[in-house]
Amino acid sequence: MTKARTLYDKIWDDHLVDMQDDGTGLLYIDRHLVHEVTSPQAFEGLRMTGRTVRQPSKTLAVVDHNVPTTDRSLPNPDPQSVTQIEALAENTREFGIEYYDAYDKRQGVVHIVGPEQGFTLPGMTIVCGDSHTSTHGAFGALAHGIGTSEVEHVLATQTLIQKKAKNMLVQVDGVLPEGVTAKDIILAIIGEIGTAGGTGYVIEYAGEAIRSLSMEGRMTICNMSIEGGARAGLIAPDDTTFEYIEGRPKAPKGEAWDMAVEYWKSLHTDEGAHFDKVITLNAADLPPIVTWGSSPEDVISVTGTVPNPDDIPEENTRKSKWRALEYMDLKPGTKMVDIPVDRVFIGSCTNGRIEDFRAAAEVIGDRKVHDGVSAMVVPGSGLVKAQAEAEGLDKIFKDAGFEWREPGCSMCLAMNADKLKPGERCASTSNRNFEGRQGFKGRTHLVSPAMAAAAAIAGHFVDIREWPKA
Ligand SMILES: CC(C)[C@H](C(=O)O)[C@@H](O)C(=O)O
Ligand code: SF4
Repeated sequence: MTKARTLYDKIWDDHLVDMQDDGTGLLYIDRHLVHEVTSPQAFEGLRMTGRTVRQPSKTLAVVDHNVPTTDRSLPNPDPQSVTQIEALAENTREFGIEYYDAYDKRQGVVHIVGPEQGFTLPGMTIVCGDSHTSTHGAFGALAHGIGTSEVEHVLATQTLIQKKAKNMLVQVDGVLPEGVTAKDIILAIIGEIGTAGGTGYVIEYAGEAIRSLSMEGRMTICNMSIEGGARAGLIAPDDTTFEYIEGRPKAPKGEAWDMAVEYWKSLHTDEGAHFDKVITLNAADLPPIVTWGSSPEDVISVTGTVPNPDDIPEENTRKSKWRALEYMDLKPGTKMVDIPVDRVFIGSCTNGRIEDFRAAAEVIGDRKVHDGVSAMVVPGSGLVKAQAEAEGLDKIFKDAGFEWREPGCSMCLAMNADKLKPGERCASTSNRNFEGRQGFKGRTHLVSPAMAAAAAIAGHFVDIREWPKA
């Protein structure tokens, strides 16, 4: 009898080209995504050694991190960004790689673009010089971030040197309550395991609550696997996955489609397969979550209060959480719903997809952004933007007083002009809240799109479960 294998084991086995005695493997890479920040030195490395890109058709490049999100018919005000964008255009031209520039309708955050184009498919190995490549695991693909020297290695060889990780299962049973979303599930998981909890593991997410999620929600979950310490997250593909992929520009067609689906159906963990670590959660118990500190593990229910670090027995953790509170300018015992916000950011590869914008727009209805709050919506891609506009969501946002921007990473990491000012407090749908992430001395609270939209209207955090329907 063959050994029962996890989904991760299966994808690993299917891509293993070579295995050394010390456990170092060589994996074949099916898809390589490239953006402007982590690729320049990799291309330079190829150039210096006279090598070419081994399989240009398996590589797709897009500009996202530092593009301006304002009117792109105007000159880009940031010279460094201009240089980086020009380098990507030049590199992709020279090495024969498909490239979506800032004027291409398909341009957007790399992790939103890959799935949209059907470039991301189940069972594949997918890499990108970007930690949130874990997003693509939502399709049952083994997807993770790599460093710039590895980007060069993959460009040159279409393979990656890799040691096998351990298997972790995160089982989320039950049904999500109204107002609680995929974002709250993943924040709760990170709160439970901590930011180092997934270190050395590939996480497979399973259970009724995961199965019930749309592809958008599954991407939100897998996206933040990296914040839980894991390099990759996986969700077994099913009909929801196949429906999302069918008809996408780069998805297989006709007979190839049928064959692909047949193979994809085998991509699930076998009964009795071994997991090195198992975590279980019940979705029915989850509240809407807000982070209070400067780590994604600093989570609390919106109905809760800012925790008191003095309750933490371990000294270093206690000190670091006190420091986080100081940075965030918060006092223990403050009710989360009493915390006012200055800025709201709805976007990023975590929550910049159409479903996220529908949820936010529904919360807004015909209400207005609170006086003194500055709020923006940044579509994850040009296609998300077009879809939202076709549905009239942009109008809801603009009428309410939100800025409606061009696609890109934007204030998720503040590599362009979209930044918090020192001391500003932001309700953000992104994935990272460390010091300075959204701008020097900026303060970030991670939340779901519905919670961010409600905070924009109310001027402070609110329990979305009690939000009156528009
Ligand atoms: C710029 C890039 C390397 C980085 C990452 O790897 O994640 C960015 O996307 C981020 O979210 O911090
Ligand atoms: S949207 Fe944010 S997390 Fe995603 S790739 Fe861009 S900077 Fe990284």
